[in-house]
Amino acid sequence: MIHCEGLVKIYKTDDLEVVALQGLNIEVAPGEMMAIIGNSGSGKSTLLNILGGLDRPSAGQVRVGEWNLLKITDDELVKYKRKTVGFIWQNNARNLIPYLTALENVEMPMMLSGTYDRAYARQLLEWVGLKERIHNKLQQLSGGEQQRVAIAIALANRPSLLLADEPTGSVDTRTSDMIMDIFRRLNTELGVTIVIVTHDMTLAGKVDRVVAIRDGMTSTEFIKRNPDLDRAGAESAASLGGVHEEYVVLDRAGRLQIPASYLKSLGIEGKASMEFDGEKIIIKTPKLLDDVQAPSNFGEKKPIGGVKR
Ligand SMILES: Nc1ncnc2c1ncn2[C@@H]1O[C@H](COP(=O)(O)OP(=O)(O)OP(=O)(O)O)[C@@H](O)[C@H]1O
Repeated sequence: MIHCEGLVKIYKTDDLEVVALQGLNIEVAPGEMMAIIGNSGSGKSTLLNILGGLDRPSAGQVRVGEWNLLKITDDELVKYKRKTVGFIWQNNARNLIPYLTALENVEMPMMLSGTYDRAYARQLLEWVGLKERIHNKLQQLSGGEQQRVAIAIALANRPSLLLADEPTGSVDTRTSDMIMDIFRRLNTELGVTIVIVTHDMTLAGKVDRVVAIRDGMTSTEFIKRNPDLDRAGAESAASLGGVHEEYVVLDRAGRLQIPASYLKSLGIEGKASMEFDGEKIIIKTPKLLDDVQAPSNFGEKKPIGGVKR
């Protein structure tokens, strides 16, 4: 569904260039539900905005389904946003119109894209548990209820890909669990591919695969040991170690990212020495040239073999 290779995004301000993504690789299969984690500033939202067609990539490959988002025209981008992708933000005020009812809010994007379907709008609100509140104005709903309206809106145009940026960031644990259950149903029953950006490890623990981004590059992947144990990750709030196997990500050229903390504790800067012992690859602090035992005849001048004067 999603293929990014060597994806680069550079933000240019007056006198500054920020490289938000520096050659990121990521693959997401159709029908997958996965999460992206990473520290603040690592490039998660930048990636999601590019995938959602809200921002343009600077270089590299980025394809979603049949669409090539690097080469897409502005007109095609409008179609892409209307037909293929749905977006949910943490700050749902961006998606919603306060003086309209929940139902009208869901109908609005349908009208804009010429696919008005009141029955489906109602069905979506039922799906997210708001059957009794469809005629309430947005401002009469709680934050968690508004967030569920936002999910219904994101699905109004029957997207095949749902992108959620910190979807449970401003709701309580109960609502957060409810939102994750809705995502799981959408994924298994409607086959919607779901990509969630989150800081919340509990949330990340509930998906089959988690990709960690560091400094604008994919660094680590966590894959659930037993995907059949659905929701098994709920207990592993602090880390993904309990249910997920951790893998370091290598790109096609064999490059990988070593966590800065590892490098710091070994005092590695710029260069390291690498050994392969037949089973393992060992990366160590480089030996200083002075420390290397010079052979006993090191420094003796020798005639250059085979050269006759
Ligand atoms: N519009 C912009 N103009 C300039 N720089 C930007 C812009 N948007 C993001 N950046 C920079 O790009 C980098 C990545 O930002 P991004 O918002 O993608 O990170 P993030 O991982 O989503 O962070 P957070 O978890 O805090 O939301 C940061 O250094 C950020 O300051």
